[in-house]
Amino acid sequence: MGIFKKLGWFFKAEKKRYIWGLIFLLLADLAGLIPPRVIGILADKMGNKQLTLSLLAEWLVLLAMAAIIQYLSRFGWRTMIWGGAATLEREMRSRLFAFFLKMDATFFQKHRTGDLMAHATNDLNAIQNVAGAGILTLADSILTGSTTIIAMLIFVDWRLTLMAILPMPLLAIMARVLGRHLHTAFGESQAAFSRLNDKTQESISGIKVIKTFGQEDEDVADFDKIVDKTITINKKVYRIDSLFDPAISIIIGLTYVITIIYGGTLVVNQTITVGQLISFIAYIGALVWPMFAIGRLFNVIERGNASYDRVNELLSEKSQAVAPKVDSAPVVSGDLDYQIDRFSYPDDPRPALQQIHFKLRQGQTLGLVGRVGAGKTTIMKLLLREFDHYQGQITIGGQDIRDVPAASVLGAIGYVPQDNFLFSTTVRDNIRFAAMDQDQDAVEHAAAQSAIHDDILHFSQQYETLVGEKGVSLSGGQKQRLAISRALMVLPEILILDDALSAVDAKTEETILENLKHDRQNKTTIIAAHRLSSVMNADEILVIDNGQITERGNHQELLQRAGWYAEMWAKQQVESQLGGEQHDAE
Ligand SMILES: Nc1ncnc2c1ncn2[C@@H]1O[C@H](COP(=O)(O)OP(=O)(O)OP(=O)(O)O)[C@@H](O)[C@H]1O
Repeated sequence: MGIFKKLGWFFKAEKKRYIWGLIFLLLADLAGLIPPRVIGILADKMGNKQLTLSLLAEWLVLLAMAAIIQYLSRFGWRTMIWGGAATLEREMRSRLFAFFLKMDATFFQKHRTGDLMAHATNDLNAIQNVAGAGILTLADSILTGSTTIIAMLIFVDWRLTLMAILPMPLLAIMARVLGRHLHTAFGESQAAFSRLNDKTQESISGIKVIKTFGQEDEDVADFDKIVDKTITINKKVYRIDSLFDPAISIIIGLTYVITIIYGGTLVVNQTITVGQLISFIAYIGALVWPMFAIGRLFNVIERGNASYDRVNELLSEKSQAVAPKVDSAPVVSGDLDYQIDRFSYPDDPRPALQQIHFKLRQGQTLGLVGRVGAGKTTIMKLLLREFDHYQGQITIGGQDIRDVPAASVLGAIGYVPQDNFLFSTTVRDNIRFAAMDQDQDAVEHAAAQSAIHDDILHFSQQYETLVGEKGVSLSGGQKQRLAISRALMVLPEILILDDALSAVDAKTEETILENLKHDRQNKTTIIAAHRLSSVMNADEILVIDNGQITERGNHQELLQRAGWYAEMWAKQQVESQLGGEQHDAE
């Protein structure tokens, strides 16, 4: 029953709705007491040959009224209680979604997508069920149970009633013992569902890779293993759950046996009439549902309880982002001073960055080059506030970026990541994703700057063309250029291109860089690239290796240094000439 306490905040807020729900429920239950009594009275009247047509009509009117009251009050409680469940669902869903969007990179590194989706679907459904079916079965079993017992006491006989309810404490004992086991089993079951969800999500996302490498059978086998495990855990839940219903049937059976033996004796002794015994047996019939409801109730509340604990555990996780000292949203602009002594990823104590120190005056361009896995993206991640825990500091315009809200820092940055994500909407809305108020001219300007405008004009519905899962598939280069337009739309103080030109040809790359230079005077740009021509015009170029700066300077200085940069430059020049010659020969 702990879940009702845990959801106390909700029931308190929705007090009125639930009080009305319970009043309607009580009315329905009271109206439900009338028919058994009427049947008993009519049986006695028939036995005594006192039943006349007008008397029968009077009792039938009473039965009809009871039916109407039941109909209306059932409508009332359904609206109130199911409405309450929907309100809780909405509240919990918004809370969880807002929480997901608030969390930082560390959180998403720790929790996998499928697991988070399971929390947002299965767990929330289970919690919502507590506020609907849970409350209903609890209240209904208590109300129907107690009103029926009171009716038995008043209309029939107190001794018979006491004897008949004698087996009922067994139900409470059993519910207590099994409830404890159910809680643990449900926790395991929900966690197993998370793993299953995770596997499904990963396989569907990675379907192209699975098929290309012909790994379908292996993946199906992997999936089957997880399904088998989940089924084994769920079977345990069903086993515990199945112990309830047969036990309830036994208790009900015992009640009937006692009633027939003891009630029969009371009729023979003329303590009660036959009609009273008939009413009593009908009342026991009315008790069957509340007793089974208690079995259901334990299922609903223990499932909800386990899910509530899982969701709460998630919600109690704190973002690792440093709390800002400035509450308002300050303008973030000016020179960039990047002074990182050391940074390690949360799950890896080895340093990912060491002694990365550089200054970039507003309007300058920085180039980051180096082998794969050297640390170029990591340098950008710190600027993007993905991780706040490092030795050293990064300032923009003299202000430590951790002192201001992350949203202010990110508002000043236009970021084009290595892997682009396009939303399932139009080309236009993908471009103006972060600047929805911008008009068509601004969208077309950003598209022209990133050399994608002409491609878009060739799409079937131009800027209205749908992209993403349901729309056209764009080439890698088109996706990259669309992502650059999206970043340019926000007119960022700092533009970060993380290997964002890798899939476009050298000539298009040159056009885009030329456009940026012309359009972004006084605005800072950081370009990470493998193709050195992308950074050759940068004010400063850093060569990164193993998380450290190994060479630095402008293009000419680095060529003179005759290190990694000069070597790579010479190699790439030869490759591009060979590529050009091959192209000419074709
Ligand atoms: N989230 C993470 N957790 C732990 N280690 C990470 C994480 N992201 C990257 N790394 C590690 O940090 C190192 C630097 O990675 P990073 O992505 O910064 O390299 P990069 O220079 O951008 O490479 P590329 O040119 O391939 O994009 C790598 O060894 C990588 O394995």
